[in-house]
Amino acid sequence: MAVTKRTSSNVLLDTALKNFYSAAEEMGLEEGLVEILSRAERKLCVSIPVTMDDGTVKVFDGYRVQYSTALGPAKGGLRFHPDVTMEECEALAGLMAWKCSLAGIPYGGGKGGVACNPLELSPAEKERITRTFAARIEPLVGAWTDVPAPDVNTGGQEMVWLMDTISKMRGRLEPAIFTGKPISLWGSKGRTQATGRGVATCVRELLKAAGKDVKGSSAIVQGFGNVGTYCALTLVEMGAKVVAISDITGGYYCPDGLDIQKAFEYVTNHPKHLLDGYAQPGLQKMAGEDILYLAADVLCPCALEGAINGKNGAKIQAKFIVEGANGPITPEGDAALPKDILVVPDFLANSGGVVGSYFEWVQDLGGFFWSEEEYNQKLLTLMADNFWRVWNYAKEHKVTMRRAAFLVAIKRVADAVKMRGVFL
Ligand SMILES: NC(=O)C1=CN([C@@H]2O[C@H](COP(=O)(O)OP(=O)(O)OC[C@H]3O[C@@H](n4cnc5c(N)ncnc54)[C@H](O)[C@@H]3O)[C@@H](O)[C@H]2O)C=CC1
Ligand SMILES: O=C(O)CCC(=O)C(=O)O
Repeated sequence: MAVTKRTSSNVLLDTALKNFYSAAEEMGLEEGLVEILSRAERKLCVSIPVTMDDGTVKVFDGYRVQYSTALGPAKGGLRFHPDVTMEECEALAGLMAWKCSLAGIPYGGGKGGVACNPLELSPAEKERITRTFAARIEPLVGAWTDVPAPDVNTGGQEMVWLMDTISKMRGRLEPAIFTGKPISLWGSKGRTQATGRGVATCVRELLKAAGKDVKGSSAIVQGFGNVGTYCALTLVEMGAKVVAISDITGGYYCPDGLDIQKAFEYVTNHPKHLLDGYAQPGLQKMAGEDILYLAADVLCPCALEGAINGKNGAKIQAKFIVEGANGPITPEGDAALPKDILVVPDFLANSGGVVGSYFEWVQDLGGFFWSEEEYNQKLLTLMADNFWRVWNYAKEHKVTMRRAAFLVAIKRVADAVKMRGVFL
């Protein structure tokens, strides 16, 4: 009996499924496992009624998907964005399953979010949405069942509201259910910076693998939020020149190198954490998309999915792409890229975030906290080791790094499913 392949009108889910099926075929994965691993284990859709500041009631849609728990509790972020759908969450939850597997940490994959526009919400409205969402997904979350974390438009404050609501509902403190919390409330030193630092570490190792030095190289960073800012700051610390950055307000280009520390301070103090109005000598403002097509050694797409696609892939001039965002290149984009471009795939490059979350969870469970030096040393060693594991596998099997990462990751999850006998 041949497998009936799932498809989706959601680009991200369709991409995730295509990548999974073609890797599964290449590794000769047995049909039963293909069927199991091409579906999420559990999908929860909730409605979130909220009284807005003007007294009206609005109902938002929220989601939490547990794609796989074969290797451990479901793990992955919560996104607040108008485009959040069940399909998007399923795709991102699947990616989390492969990410945790590839990183060698004891987690499955999950993802969730709320379809809302945080730019249009007051802090009080955001708090009410977050707390009601927490109450509605309460049956799923737990330190040994499902451990959410920040993603697009969520951060430490949202994690505290979530933790506090669940703790009140259960009548006991539940710090290990959410990661990405502030340091003062059971968070970990280093977690905020972890994803971006990990992306920059992959840039450094990739350049090393190609016989080049990160020092003196030039980089473009798309998206100037959590991942993009710390990626850019770390690249500068490593001696690279960041020539262009962008966010939803547009592109900011300076051929001699941007003052990333200054731009970081600007967005930190901006009421909506945006680059709008940022200025420095030699700065050229341009359309956000156009920074993708500038000449530079490395391009780090750290915004949203689908940034590089069949329509614009051929225009990329950078020689190396390190994917900070989840799914920034569609399969059509991959095919359209100039042939000599090397790509480090998302679920390797941005795994510093979930590895950092794992360290936070370990500290919360033990109630004993590490120094930032210890955290970074463990994180960056693991990131570099994982980079080389995938690089060497790709060379040995003559495949792209994306395909190599899928083959390694799927095998670990499939072996766990087989050993646990989940499909009796
Ligand atoms: N925060 C984390 O620890 C992790 C995040 N990721 C992924 O990284 C990506 C970014 O996440 P965060 O930095 O956490 O989100 P964020 O909300 O902190 O920042 C997103 C940034 O992208 C910008 N942006 C959105 N659309 C854009 C566009 N069309 N062009 C240019 N900029 C645009 C926003 O203005 C903002 O600066 C997402 O794909 C997320 O899933 C992956 C691993 C971990
Ligand atoms: O820190 C985590 O648990 C997950 C972060 C995340 O959502 C991701 O890696 O895409």
